[in-house]
Amino acid sequence: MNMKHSQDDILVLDHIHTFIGQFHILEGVSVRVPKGSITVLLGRNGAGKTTTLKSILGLTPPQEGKVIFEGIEIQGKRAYDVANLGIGYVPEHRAIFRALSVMENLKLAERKKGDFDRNSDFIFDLFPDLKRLYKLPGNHLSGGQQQMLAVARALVPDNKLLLIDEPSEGLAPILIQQMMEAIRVLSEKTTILMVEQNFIMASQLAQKFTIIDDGQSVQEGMMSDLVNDTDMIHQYLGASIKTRKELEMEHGSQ
Ligand SMILES: Nc1ncnc2c1ncn2[C@@H]1O[C@H](COP(=O)(O)OP(=O)(O)OP(=O)(O)O)[C@@H](O)[C@H]1O
Repeated sequence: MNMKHSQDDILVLDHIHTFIGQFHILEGVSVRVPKGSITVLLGRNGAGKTTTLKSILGLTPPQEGKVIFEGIEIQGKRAYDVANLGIGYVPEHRAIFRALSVMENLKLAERKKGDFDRNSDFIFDLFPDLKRLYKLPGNHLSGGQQQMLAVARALVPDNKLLLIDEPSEGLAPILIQQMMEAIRVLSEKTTILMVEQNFIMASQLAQKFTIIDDGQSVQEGMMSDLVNDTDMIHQYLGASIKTRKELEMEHGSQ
């Protein structure tokens, strides 16, 4: 894939290769994330999207290639140091502490003292349910509320870039709408790189896409072009696309 770097890119991945154990999982992934944008990583199950996010974060460090954040190479840094640069992460599968209260979950997400107090108004405006459920343990929350809490935890420290893995996973359509609205508001203050299998959500939110196929980035461009490119959608996304009808069948009339 031809990479054109621009001063306006907050993050650039330049041909990264990542191994997990002896498995060569990423075999040349290049991604550009323009500052202020929502960029989405698309691709079939197992293509390497989550591994790409973890490679940025230093959780599965790339052995080759460059990860450039705000013009500085960060590949090889420890995950803790990458986070401290202002890169937040919402992992998939509603990563919260289920035995702890909403309040404790949010407080524990502080990177430095006072983070929560500074951003609590913004977080509770975005997710009013969490304010109401403040004292309840995570395991008393519905799946959708747990997902909101997982996103909210990433908003406690100030971040310049947020990596969000499958925010719509398992959410009923009405909650998908709420999550989309929250991500839209969030994108006004933070650049977002997300993985999203729900193509409708991805196409309505993101300005830019990169397609990852079998461990390689194979296409990138504007989402407005991709939605009209049925051939590309079928070639690379095929079964990974969930249409509106499929989502309604999955979630019934909730
Ligand atoms: N810890 C691991 N050990 C071995 N293989 C792994 C490990 N983690 C991921 N993989 C493999 O790496 C490949 C990419 O996985 P990854 O989770 O990045 O894909 P993905 O595009 O995010 O897919 P999904 O949408 O299913 O989450 C898959 O083939 C997966 O089986």
